Amino acid sequence: MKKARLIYNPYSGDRSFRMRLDLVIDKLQRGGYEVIPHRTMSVEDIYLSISNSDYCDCIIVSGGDGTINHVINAMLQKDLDVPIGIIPSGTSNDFAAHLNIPKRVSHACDIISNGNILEIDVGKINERYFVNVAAGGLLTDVSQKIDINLKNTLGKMAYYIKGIEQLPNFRAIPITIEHEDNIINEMVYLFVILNGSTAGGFKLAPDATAHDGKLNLIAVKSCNLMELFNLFIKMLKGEHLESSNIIYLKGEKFSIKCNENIETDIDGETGPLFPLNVSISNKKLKVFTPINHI
Ligand SMILES: Nc1ncnc2c1ncn2[C@@H]1O[C@H](COP(=O)(O)OP(=O)(O)OP(=O)(O)O)[C@@H](O)[C@H]1O
Repeated sequence: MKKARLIYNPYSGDRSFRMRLDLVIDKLQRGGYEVIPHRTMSVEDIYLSISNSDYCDCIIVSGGDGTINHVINAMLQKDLDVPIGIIPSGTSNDFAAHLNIPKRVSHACDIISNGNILEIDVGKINERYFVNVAAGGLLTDVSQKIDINLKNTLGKMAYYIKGIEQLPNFRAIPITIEHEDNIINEMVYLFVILNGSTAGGFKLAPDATAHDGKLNLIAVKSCNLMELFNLFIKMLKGEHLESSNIIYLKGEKFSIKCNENIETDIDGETGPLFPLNVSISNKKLKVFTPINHI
């Protein structure tokens, strides 16, 4: 039997994964896997678990984007080159949604058992990897600042409430983006660099795929409230990228500088400080995905 390390974060999403553990083991065993579970007690535990998984044929992660982020960082640090299965059990699960991996636990297990593998790209920002998004500025650190109990109870709604709470303090930040031979100096409210297509449930880069060897940089320029509101409406319709208040760049490398002490975010976790050197590694990871993925 093939061996599968199952790493699960008991605090992801509404904390209900533990109630489904028996179902998961049953489904995966029937799919040909001996399951070796690891309930993480902390983020450090994720790194420890991967260090002890050399003998495994695949890594299965149950959690949201933050947990997936630590698992892939640990795997890439250790050069552990085995496929990853995802059982989405976080709050937003943007990356799993991008890969069409269903939230329903039994269906997610079927995808792992079916064994269809997609090679996906991974973003790198300074020394850390990200699978879905790296970001900075207004609203981008909502998931870091949120109270874990509120998130467990209210789910995605907690992100929106925290976001509205932050609005009175919003201001533009001066950034310099270097991309290919261009240098852009601009005041922006926020920037996101996407490998996937969605962040916080919003489809920000509708055409992005995580296996095209490209990252998508989207920044919202400083503008008045009316323009910002119109931009939000356009975003809901997927038409925001054409707006003159948006910087939209597609590429393999970006460098971003900012003289202010602004926090950054990668996959919902605390990111590195400026300056940021962002790049993409094409087809760096193998992930079990549905046949009709993206
Ligand atoms: N026992 C634990 N093991 C791992 N991470 C933990 C643990 N307890 C709390 N955490 C925190 O959980 C966060 C990751 O949560 P995760 O992203 O999996 O779920 P989520 O935030 O509910 O979902 P999403 O990111 O999709 O919105 C990390 O920031 C980490 O600090």
